[in-house]
Amino acid sequence: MHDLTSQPITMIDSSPPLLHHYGELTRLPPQIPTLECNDLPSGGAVMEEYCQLPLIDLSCLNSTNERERLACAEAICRASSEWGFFQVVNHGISPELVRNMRREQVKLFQTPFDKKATCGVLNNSYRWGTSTATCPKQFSWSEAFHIPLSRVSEQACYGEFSSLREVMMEFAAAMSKLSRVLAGVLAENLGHPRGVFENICQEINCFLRLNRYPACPISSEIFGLVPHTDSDFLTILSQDEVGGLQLMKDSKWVAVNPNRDALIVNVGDLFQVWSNDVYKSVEHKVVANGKTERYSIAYFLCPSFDSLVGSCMEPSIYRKFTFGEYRSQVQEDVKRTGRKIGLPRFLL
Ligand SMILES: C=C1C[C@]23C[C@@]1(O)CC[C@H]2[C@@]12CC[C@H](O)[C@@](C)(C(=O)O1)[C@H]2[C@@H]3C(=O)O
Ligand SMILES: O=C(O)CCC(=O)C(=O)O
Ligand SMILES: [Fe+2]
Repeated sequence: MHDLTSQPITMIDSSPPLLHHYGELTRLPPQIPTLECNDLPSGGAVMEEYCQLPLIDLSCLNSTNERERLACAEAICRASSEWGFFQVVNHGISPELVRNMRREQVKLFQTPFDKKATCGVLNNSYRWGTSTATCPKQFSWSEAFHIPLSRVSEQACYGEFSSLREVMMEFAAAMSKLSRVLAGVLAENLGHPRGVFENICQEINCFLRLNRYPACPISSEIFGLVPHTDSDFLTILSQDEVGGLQLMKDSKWVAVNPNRDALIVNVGDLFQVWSNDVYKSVEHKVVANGKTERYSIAYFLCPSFDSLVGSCMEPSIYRKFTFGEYRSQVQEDVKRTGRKIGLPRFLL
């Protein structure tokens, strides 16, 4: 990648070339022609409001008081229908474990770019930017390890990052447990057994996504992560104190203020299908930050690629499809159009 800057800058070699080489917004790397996009991914909604996402105290789920337990479950289900997002405190994941995971995440991303991109660590799960983008609005100013948890216990996956293995196993297990409790509450509300997702979503089919959003000095218009919905059942997100996550609510972008004690939960596309639109998979994005890098970790509750996904009630809004078919369709659409189309592709 040749130097895109018009003035020499100190090479910080842990960031991908584009994310620390920068010129005018229109000078994207050679492989990305700078075509203008007409349609903003989110239909041009630009308003931004600061309002508090529903904040739910999960200790109430274990209350000896039946009314308190029911009220907590009801708040989870209402937020999943009305917001598609909520925050949880007293979730059972220790601040120490979150701190240890963040420390390992920072260490991992500080590896020189060339090594991250070629060493194949963590199942060769390293990605950066958006190779299919044909204009700035389709580009994500971020890098990530999108780690399949199928081999999370295998030392060989960690290369020289041996200290990462134990922390990641503990963190993934804690996020897995929490995601299944929440999915169980949502399933039970629709008249299904609380344990239904134990069979649908085996731990080996789930993913942990480590995100890093380098400071972006070229424009406040650039996305850290483009507007999207998550291609899973449920996502649990741990974000640092920098902020930048926004979700769509009533055609307005709403910022999610960082809360060090909270984890963010959002419904994914597959839960919207399974619930026949009772629960909503809501568009969200990350705005880039001009001065400060940002880190987040997302746990994705997913079925196996050959799992058939369909509505749990009739008449079904969506046709049945496998998770593998869904992932392929998303990737094909992103390649062809620069954007994820997702569920509209699968309406009956
Ligand atoms: C949950 C996810 C869906 C996504 C990959 C990810 O793990 C996180 C980012 C999502 C995103 C956003 C932009 C694009 O629409 C997309 C195809 C991508 O490359 O990253 C989607 C991914 C997806 O839906 O597969
Ligand atoms: O980093 C964030 O706040 C959001 C990340 C996200 O949406 C994702 O990884 O799917
Ligand atoms: Fe997401």
